[in-house]
Amino acid sequence: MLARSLRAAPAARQCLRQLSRPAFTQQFQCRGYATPQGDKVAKFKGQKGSDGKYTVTLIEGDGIGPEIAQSVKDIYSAANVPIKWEPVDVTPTLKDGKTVIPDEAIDSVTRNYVALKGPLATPVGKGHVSLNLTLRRTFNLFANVRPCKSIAGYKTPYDNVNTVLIRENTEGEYSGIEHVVVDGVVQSIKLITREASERVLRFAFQYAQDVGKPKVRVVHKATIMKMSDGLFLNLARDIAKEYPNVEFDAEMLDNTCLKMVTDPLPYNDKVLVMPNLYGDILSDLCAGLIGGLGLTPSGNIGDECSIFEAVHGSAPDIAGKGLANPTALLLSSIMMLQHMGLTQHASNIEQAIFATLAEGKALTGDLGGKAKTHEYAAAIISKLNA
Ligand SMILES: NC(=O)C1=CN([C@@H]2O[C@H](COP(=O)(O)OP(=O)(O)OC[C@H]3O[C@@H](n4cnc5c(N)ncnc54)[C@H](O)[C@@H]3O)[C@@H](O)[C@H]2O)C=CC1
Ligand SMILES: O=C(O)CCC(=O)C(=O)O
Ligand SMILES: [Mg+2]
Repeated sequence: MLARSLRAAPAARQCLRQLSRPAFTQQFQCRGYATPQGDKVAKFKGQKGSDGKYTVTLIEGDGIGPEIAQSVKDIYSAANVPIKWEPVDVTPTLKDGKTVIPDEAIDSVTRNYVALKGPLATPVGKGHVSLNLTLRRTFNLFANVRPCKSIAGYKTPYDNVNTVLIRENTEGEYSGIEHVVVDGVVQSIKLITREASERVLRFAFQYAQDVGKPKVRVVHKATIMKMSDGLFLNLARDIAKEYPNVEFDAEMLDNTCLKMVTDPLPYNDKVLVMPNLYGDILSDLCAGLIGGLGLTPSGNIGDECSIFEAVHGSAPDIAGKGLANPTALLLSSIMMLQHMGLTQHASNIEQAIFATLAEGKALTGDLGGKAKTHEYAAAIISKLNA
């Protein structure tokens, strides 16, 4: 019976049929804050309104989301960034048994091409599906770029960490295809497709070339998942031939974890690219190397729209207490400004953030300080260039 059910796997086949994505048609440029040489073109399609401002969708999110979003809004306002926020509610509803995000939110991101997003909580075990993953799939945000860079003045056991992870963002272990086979036997499908893999791999090679880290390393477990990770790895080998100036190699995830926490520096000159789950785990690990989740940004990049968010979640343990560190969301917004071509505003806010962290007088609790979220934001504002 088990074998028969496994063969049938109707949910998986249905899902495969539904998967249709536009091909990788553009070279994407995401000028991450950790990539100072930058790239050549930002393919942001948004236009300024008649008031001279861009409209950016704002999803404040759950838990600490509204507190850290407030810091971003205050700092942007003080820095005169030509942005008008368009707040949207992403509280999900059920439609035909499926979790859906309100049309107004989808329309807003589609119209503006860009969003800044706070963390969205996902119930454990039951309840609605992850809205974070739903947003990534809805907008085909195929590459999740997660830079992680040591903070000058904030000492951790590791100095000068400067890693970039690129995580496949729409499928893999997070395809959301799960079902009960028989009572006591469940199945979660790890879905790897040539199309999505090629798209993120090509993005990683292009990114590596553009940001002056001309080495791409695929992180995998193709020893065990010979077909799924095997496909990802083989496609990487093929695509590497299109980028003769970028060195290519591969490493197994468990080994990567060991080496990263032993000595992360050899990873500084590489761009790591990997299936979804590995990127999720490894990005939290990297955050731990530099001082925690309060510090690491990310960009979910698609052909049309992009959504920028912190690596961290809603931090329910500190929510509502003014303890959250808004740096990760702020740095995500810096990635967003660079993506939008607002590089001078990005640099101004970025220098104020790093000056505040280096000074160390107004640090939040996660970094050993006593400052409240808004006090840290005020310190940043005091360091903005006029
Ligand atoms: N992209 C997203 O929106 C993500 C959402 N989540 C969701 O977040 C919820 C909570 O997940 P957790 O496992 O607790 O992970 P978490 O990332 O929310 O928190 C982990 C630890 O890091 C701390 N932390 C996180 N961000 C911080 C910040 N900005 N400043 C200071 N400390 C910070 C928290 O206090 C906690 O101790 C879950 O519902 C999960 O599904 C988790 C990760 C990413
Ligand atoms: O969607 C979630 O609940 C968690 C997602 C996550 O951990 C991530 O994107 O890093
Ligand atoms: Mg995560």
